[in-house]
Amino acid sequence: MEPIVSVRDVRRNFGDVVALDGVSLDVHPGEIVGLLGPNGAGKTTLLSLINGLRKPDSGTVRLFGGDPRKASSRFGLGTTPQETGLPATLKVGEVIDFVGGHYSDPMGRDELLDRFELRDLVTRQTGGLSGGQKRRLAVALSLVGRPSLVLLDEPTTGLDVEGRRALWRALRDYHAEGSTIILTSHYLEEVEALAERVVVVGGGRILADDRLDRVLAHVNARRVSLHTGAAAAELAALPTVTAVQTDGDHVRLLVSDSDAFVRHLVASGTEFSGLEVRGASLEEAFLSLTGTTGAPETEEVAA
Ligand SMILES: Nc1ncnc2c1ncn2[C@@H]1O[C@H](COP(=O)(O)OP(=O)(O)OP(=O)(O)O)[C@@H](O)[C@H]1O
Repeated sequence: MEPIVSVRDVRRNFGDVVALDGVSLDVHPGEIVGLLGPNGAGKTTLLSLINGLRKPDSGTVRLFGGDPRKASSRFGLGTTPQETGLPATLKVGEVIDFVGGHYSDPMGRDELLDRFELRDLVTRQTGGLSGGQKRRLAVALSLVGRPSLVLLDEPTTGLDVEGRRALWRALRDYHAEGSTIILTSHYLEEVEALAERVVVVGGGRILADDRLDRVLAHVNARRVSLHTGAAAAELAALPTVTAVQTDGDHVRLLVSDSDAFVRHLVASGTEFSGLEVRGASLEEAFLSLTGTTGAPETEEVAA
């Protein structure tokens, strides 16, 4: 099957800032892909290349097999950027009709309102909506043209729990009907709720691109810290260890099951002190994802 989106070795700078540094990504019809990464990672820039708003300095981007800079390539695309403006004096229903007027077979007002649980707001002027209500409407509008590909940049920022869940339900349902969705998020929870495939972006590069369950296995990792004279290789051989860093006698490990690790550490007779166990941060999980699979990584850290 041909990819809907094909990004090949793309670089994009803004002055001295390297926003994307050799990114390649294929997205196939029916996928729902979460782009996850910290501020400034390059997610929005990647979306702007896919939707044709910007062009890469080098590399290629194809959308539905064509150049995304050409309007004809964007025919099946629906998108909601990070920030949107709505005409303040129009009512919600009027905005939906107005946007729908640009498409040959738009989603009807009622259908859209029902999908996004916005029916109560139909006669309200958009200028009087709360920030969260505006955001829900803005995301809803990306579906008016019944797009086969939807690009959403941080769709639920500013939404309360119920608003977020309503939006997730709407997107999941739309995806189940056969569409492809690419969304960015800072929130692991959001990606977990929606995406089947997770692309971790950091520093303009793709750090990981894998099934959600495999990414989560890393996020469930625990960080263990202890002081010991034992060799790093000995510790790396203990069960569930995925990464080892040493700094003199201070050793930090990423483990997937801290209980099992500690049991085996004690049973091995290794002398240690100052044992601490805590959840690995997302950043650590991302870093562990970049390591080679199989044998744990061992790294000496300069004191
Ligand atoms: N128009 C621009 N001019 C200058 N620098 C830019 C521009 N757009 C993006 N950048 C820089 O490129 C890098 C990537 O930014 P980008 O917006 O793609 O990141 P992001 O992952 O979407 O971040 P966020 O999660 O904060 O939205 C950042 O360092 C950003 O400051």
